[in-house]
Formats: sequence, structure tokens, C-alpha cells
Amino acid sequence: MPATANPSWKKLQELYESNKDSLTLNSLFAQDPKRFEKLSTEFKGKYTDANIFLDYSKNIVNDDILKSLLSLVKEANVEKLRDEMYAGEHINTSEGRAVLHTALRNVSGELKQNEDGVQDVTAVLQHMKQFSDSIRDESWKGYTGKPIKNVVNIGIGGSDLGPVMVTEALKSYIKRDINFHFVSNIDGTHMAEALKACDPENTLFIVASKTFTTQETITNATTARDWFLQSAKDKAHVAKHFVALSTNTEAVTSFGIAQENMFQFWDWVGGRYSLWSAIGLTIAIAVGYENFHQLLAGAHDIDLHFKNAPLEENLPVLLAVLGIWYNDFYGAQTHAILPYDQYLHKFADYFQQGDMESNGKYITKSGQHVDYQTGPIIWGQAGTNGQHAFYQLIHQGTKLIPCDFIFPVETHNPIGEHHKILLSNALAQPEALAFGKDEATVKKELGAQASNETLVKSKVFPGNKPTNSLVVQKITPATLGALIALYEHKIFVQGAVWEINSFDQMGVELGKVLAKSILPKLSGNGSTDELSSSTAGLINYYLSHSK
Ligand SMILES: O=P(O)(O)OC[C@H]1O[C@H](O)[C@H](O)[C@@H](O)[C@@H]1O
Repeated sequence: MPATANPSWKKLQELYESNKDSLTLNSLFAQDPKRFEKLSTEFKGKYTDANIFLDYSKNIVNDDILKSLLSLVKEANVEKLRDEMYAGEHINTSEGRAVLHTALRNVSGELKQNEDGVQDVTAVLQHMKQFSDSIRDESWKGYTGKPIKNVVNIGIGGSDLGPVMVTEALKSYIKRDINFHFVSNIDGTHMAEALKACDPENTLFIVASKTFTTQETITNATTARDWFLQSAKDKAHVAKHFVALSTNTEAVTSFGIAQENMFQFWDWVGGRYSLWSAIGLTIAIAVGYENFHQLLAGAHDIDLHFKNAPLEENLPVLLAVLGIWYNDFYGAQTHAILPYDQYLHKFADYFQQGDMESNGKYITKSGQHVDYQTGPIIWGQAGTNGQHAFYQLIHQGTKLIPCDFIFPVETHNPIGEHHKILLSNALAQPEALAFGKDEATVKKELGAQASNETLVKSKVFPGNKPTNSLVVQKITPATLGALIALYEHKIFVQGAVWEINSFDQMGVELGKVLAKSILPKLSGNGSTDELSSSTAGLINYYLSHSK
């Protein structure tokens, strides 16, 4: 059934039409002094110290709207799909696969999941522990007997973004005398710059690719192996400097990486949900296995919360339905993720893939063209930087941009007044966005200049811009795990309501295939006749200008 066929969708449409002009955050707060108490809730981990306090009172919703949004979740059978996902049913229907990233972090064993490979998760984690320990305690030596000082993660998409985001977020937990490099782009510059900082005698290359067929990763890994062999000469030394994280044993071994240097995962781990799998090896080396385990445990805590908490207290569900309210009824095109913690500076980038690759779909699971909006455009930046760049548009532009503000009570780096100043901004922005500044106040402030109408108008803030505030105690591994899993499940709920398959990514294929057919043409081989005059013209321009 398309999302619009649910009775609550129609109800929400009516509620939107009848309330859109009168419903304001100013009036909602004026009417109810207890609004904050009512529309805020806290998640606390069962197995870890992970916590997330969610204040969603600054959303343009009243009781009726919230009730209907939660009914929509019920009518769309989201809970059933959630249980099917947890149980290992093949809910990725187009690829006929289970979706079991929750099995990778089922640290308590509370979730009962049956699927080929699930029974091997612990053994792979054990392998990761033993390997990451040996790099960190320097018992693993390179071909000349030196310990590893540089780790280069070669991967792209989910095989890059998760490891990058988490190692950045947990930087204060990193063992300092190993340098971490991430090479993803096919642009040779990316690899060249990383190699400049590396010495073949003490560098470990981690080739991360679920399929082990991704053009960028295989090309980059081949370049790295050539660079290494220029010094090491003997191919036998590759074993000490290259490991692979993949589901494709055959391709890994034919690349020349021995099976014992391969860390396995399974086709039921989606690329953008893979940091919890062997793809997390770089994270485990960087922050130590115990911290990696805490990351998994924090995510597991949210998995249990998503499974067990009633809908009205269920954080992923609340974030999802509020997003749907703006995306599908207010016509908001984008959603900003704004973490006020420098360590989370890659968080929004990470969820660009997490959200947009999951829910950027226009065909429902039964093959119908949707007649409503699906996944939003995700963007954002950390800290106050955005305030000096794009917040102008959020405050006074013509577009509605719902925002999530994420901030920790405690910083890892208590220096002078920095943290309080940071938090004062994280609190001030949602307040300003919600309540704005009216003309009368502007005039009063302007005094003699108030007669300048244009000036007055340009200083008015319309307000009524919705935000969520997510407060955590500190960016610890467990809390980070919980935050990531929270957004994963938010995306799940939205995809379920929209009746799309959030777990395939067919839309990335066409461009890849075309690039392969264009490649020989850039050496003058093959005709450009099948291409448009534009692309053929650009190829000819390139050919006539390249030396
Ligand atoms: O891990 P790999 O198989 O190399 O895939 C890397 C990435 O490439 C693909 O294009 C997909 O869109 C991503 O979901 C995936 O994470």
C-alpha cells in the first residue's frame, strides 16, 4: 500500500491544511507551560552508559498531529517490518536478502537471529580483536621487522565513510603513534598524498570492499601494492602489509591477499550499515578493541530501545515521524544535522549516504511510482562554523529546513570557556529559529532608525523553524554507537512508512556502467556515436587538449 492510502495520512493532510497558518511555536509554547516536559524524553542504555536526551518540543506539532503521526506508523505496519528485520526475514526484497546489521552488535545475545553467517559473527570479532591488538602492541611486524606506524584504509562509500566518521569522532581515544589515512577517491591525488606520508616498511593497507569489485577500491589497492612492491620486491611480503575486509573470498585471494588475512562479513550487511562488521577493523586498530566493542554495545542498546520502547517514547520513531511531517506535508526538501561537537564533524557526511542512499527512491516495494515525497536531502556541519556560513538562509531564507542540534554536556577538551560558549550557541540557535524576532521588537531596538522600513523588515526573524535538540553526556564510544544506530532506525521507519526498500541502491549503477564504457574512449578507442552530442563533444574536447 502506498503511504498515502493510510487513513492517518489523510487525517494529517487535513490537520496540515487547517492548522498551517495558525500553528506556531510561539503560540504552542504560550498555550502550554509544560510543553518541554511533555515533548522531551530520554534514552538510557541497558548495557552501557549511552544516553540521549531528546527535546522535540520545538516542532510545529500539537497533540492531534503527534497522535496521527504515530497512528501512521501503526497503520504502515512499521513494527511488523522492524520485527521481521530483527528476525532475519529477507526484507531487502529486490535483492532477496536479510538486513541484519543488528546481529553484528547483538552483544547481549538478547536478539534471536537466524541466518547463515550470524553464528560466525563472534569468531570474526575475535579475529579483529587479536589482529588489532597485535598492531597496537607492536607484535605484528612489517617485512623488515618494524612495527606498523601507518594504516591506510582503502575503501569507498560504506567501506570508507563509517571508518572515517568514527575514527574522527573517537579521536581522543586513538593510540597516538599510529597515523591513519583514508583513501577513497579514484583521483590519483588521494592515494598519492596518502603515500607521501607513508613508509612501506611500516605501513598496513586495509582493503575494505564488500564486493571487492568496486573500481575505485581495486584500482587504489593495486596502486598501493605496486608502490609497496617497489621497495619490498618479494610478493611474499604482501601478507605482512595487506589485509582485506570483504564478503568475496575468491576476489580477495585472486588479488593476492591470503585468506588468513581476510576478515569476513556477509551479504546481509548493507554497505552503509557495515561499520559494525569487519569494515570496522580500522576503527578497532585506532581506538582499541574494547572501545570498538563499546561502540557496538551502545548501538545494541538502541536496537533494544527501538524494539521495546512504546512508540510515543521511541526516539527513532519520533525523529522519523517529525521528519515525515515536514517532508511530506510542509514540503521541506532538506534536513540539516548540526552537531555541536568538533569530533562529530563527519557525522552529517556519513548520514548523507546513510539516509540518501537508503531512502532516495521513487518506486515502492510493489513497483508503484510514489505520489508523495520520500527521502530528504541531508546536509550539515559541525559547531558554530555553519552559523557563519549558511544559517542566514535557515533563519531568513524562503525554504523550511528542519534541523537536529546535537551536543554533549561534557567535552573531551575542557579549555577555558570554550565549551560553555559552544553550548550557548547550540541553545541560542534553536531558540532564535523557533521564536524569531517580530517587527515591534526590531523597531524598539532600532530607536531613531525605526523609520527606515526596509531596515526594519530585513531585521525581522519570522521564527517558526522546527528543530530537535539531542543532548548526550559525552561523545564516548557507546554514546556514539547509540547516536548512529538511532539515525539508522529513523531512516528505517521513514522508509517503511514510505513503503520503499531502504536496503538496495540501484540508483548508483547507471553512472558506474557508463563510466566503464567511456574509459577506453578517453584513449581514443571506440566511437562516441552512442553518446549524446554533449558528452561526445566533451570527450573530443578532452582528446584534443590532453598531451
Ligand atoms: O564495499 P564496496 O562493495 O566496495 O562498495 C562500496 C560502495 O559502493 C557502492 O556504489 C554502493 O553505492 C555503496 O553502498 C557501497 O558502500
